[in-house]
Amino acid sequence: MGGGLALLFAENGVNVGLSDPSEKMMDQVIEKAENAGYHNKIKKFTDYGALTKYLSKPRLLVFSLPHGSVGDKVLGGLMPHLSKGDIILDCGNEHFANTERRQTKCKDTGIHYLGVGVSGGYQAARAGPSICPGGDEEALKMVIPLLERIAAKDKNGKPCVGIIGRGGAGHYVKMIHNGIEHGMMSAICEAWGMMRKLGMGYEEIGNVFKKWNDSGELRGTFLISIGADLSHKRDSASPSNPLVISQVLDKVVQDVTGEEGTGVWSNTEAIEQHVPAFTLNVAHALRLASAYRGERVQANETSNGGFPAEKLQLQDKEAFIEDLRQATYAACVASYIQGLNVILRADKAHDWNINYANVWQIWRGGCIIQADYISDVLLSARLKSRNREDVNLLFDPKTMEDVRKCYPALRRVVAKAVEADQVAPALSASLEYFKVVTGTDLPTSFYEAELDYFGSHMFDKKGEKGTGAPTEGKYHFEWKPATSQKQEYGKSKL
Ligand SMILES: NC(=O)C1=CN([C@@H]2O[C@H](COP(=O)(O)OP(=O)(O)OC[C@H]3O[C@@H](n4cnc5c(N)ncnc54)[C@H](OP(=O)(O)O)[C@@H]3O)[C@@H](O)[C@H]2O)C=CC1
Ligand SMILES: O=C(CO)[C@H](O)[C@H](O)COP(=O)(O)O
Repeated sequence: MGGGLALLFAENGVNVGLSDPSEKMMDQVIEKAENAGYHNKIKKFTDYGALTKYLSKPRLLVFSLPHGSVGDKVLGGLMPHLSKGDIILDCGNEHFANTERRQTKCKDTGIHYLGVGVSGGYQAARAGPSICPGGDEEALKMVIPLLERIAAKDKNGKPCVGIIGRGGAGHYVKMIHNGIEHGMMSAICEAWGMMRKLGMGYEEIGNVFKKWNDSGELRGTFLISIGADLSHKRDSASPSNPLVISQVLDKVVQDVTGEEGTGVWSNTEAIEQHVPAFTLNVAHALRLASAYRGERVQANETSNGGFPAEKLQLQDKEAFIEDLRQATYAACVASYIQGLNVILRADKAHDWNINYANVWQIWRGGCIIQADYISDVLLSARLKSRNREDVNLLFDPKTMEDVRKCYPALRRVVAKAVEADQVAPALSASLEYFKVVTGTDLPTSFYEAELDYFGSHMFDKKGEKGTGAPTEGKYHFEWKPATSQKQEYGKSKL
């Protein structure tokens, strides 16, 4: 990522001082810059003193580092060489609490530390990413013109960058972007898995994804478009020239290795903010289960072969593929709703003053969750208003009209998945999500009664006004009076 960003800045006329523990890596980046004609635009530095002397003041420093202690170490090493007015853009996927801690550390020195989420993968780092900056407004205003130059552009040519909010808001919104990404990826891979069990070939599925990406509610969805593309890629270095996808093992590990943090943090945050995020939680659980392949093999053997998916028996394959498309769309919408609701709660809790119009703009192009229909038709009207009350798409008539339209297809797909032991956690969770969050007669009446029975946790009564808020109920019923140990067990047992 860092190398791509360095080349992108150089391409935009910026003189770049590069610093990395590996000189070889720096030499490679410089060679690429030279080959691209950006002569002497990138210079390498092996110590921070020389680097900071090279940079003109106020200095602009861009971090592209692994999350956690590395950022602290690099910041600590740089700080003695920096001065008031210098600006640091932390372009990694850092935890927002680390960002805010570093902002506090820098505050008295006049150095600005900005949390700048960057999305679109390493290709976008080179070609122009979606950029999600947060922090001190004065410093943000200084860097926005440069960021606008390097950012991805939406289809109207407008840069996919904008001030997100105070403190760690930029990194927070990027973290939730990744949570939404995981919900969408889970639904898409589940649909892919079902098409495989329909007996479809990899390239045939790629062609279906291409159609989905070309028109309808999944049009312009980056993750679908790369799915279409990757389905046709062959490894020409291998003698049998196989499709690469046919060789990829079913293992997603970066939550477990800690290589990336956003999968864990986005789910932790959904729980911390008390937001029901069925799709995101379950998508994460699928990643976790997939990571431990060895344990899955062991459990498979222990259970005499596990519960492998059967071939899907269908009357009408084309109709089922259309159901899959609608179900995938519904799960993508569920992911967006859940993610936005986490952001909304956190925004209120931290008072970040998030600019939702800018959140909309940065998700319009260049990022992994880019989904043109969702952006143009669902998010546009709601987020552009910048009104917090509009952010919850469960209250948006157009979103809910779409959900209602796709719900039967989602239900048919989940029912088929259950029938044939297909893996469909995010699709199933999305079905449950819509059922539950719009439900007005949940079985939690019984749950609440049991809680009151054993814990005197109180309940509200049906038919009373003013019971919509998540506040403790007013009633306790003495379901079973507490009795002494003697009364409970009888003398003989004591
Ligand atoms: N990969 C992606 O698609 C995306 C990644 N990101 C985020 O961008 C950041 C970078 O990602 P990525 O490029 O994939 O990760 P890499 O691990 O490839 O790059 C991290 C860089 O940090 C350097 N580094 C490690 N430790 C130190 C240290 N102590 N001091 C100075 N530099 C150090 C590494 O140096 P070296 O290895 O040379 O020793 C390497 O150049 C991460 O926060 C990631 O979450 C964001 C969006 C997309
Ligand atoms: O931030 C990203 C995209 O938005 C990076 O690609 C990141 O490496 C994805 O990893 P994870 O699936 O663990 O979030």
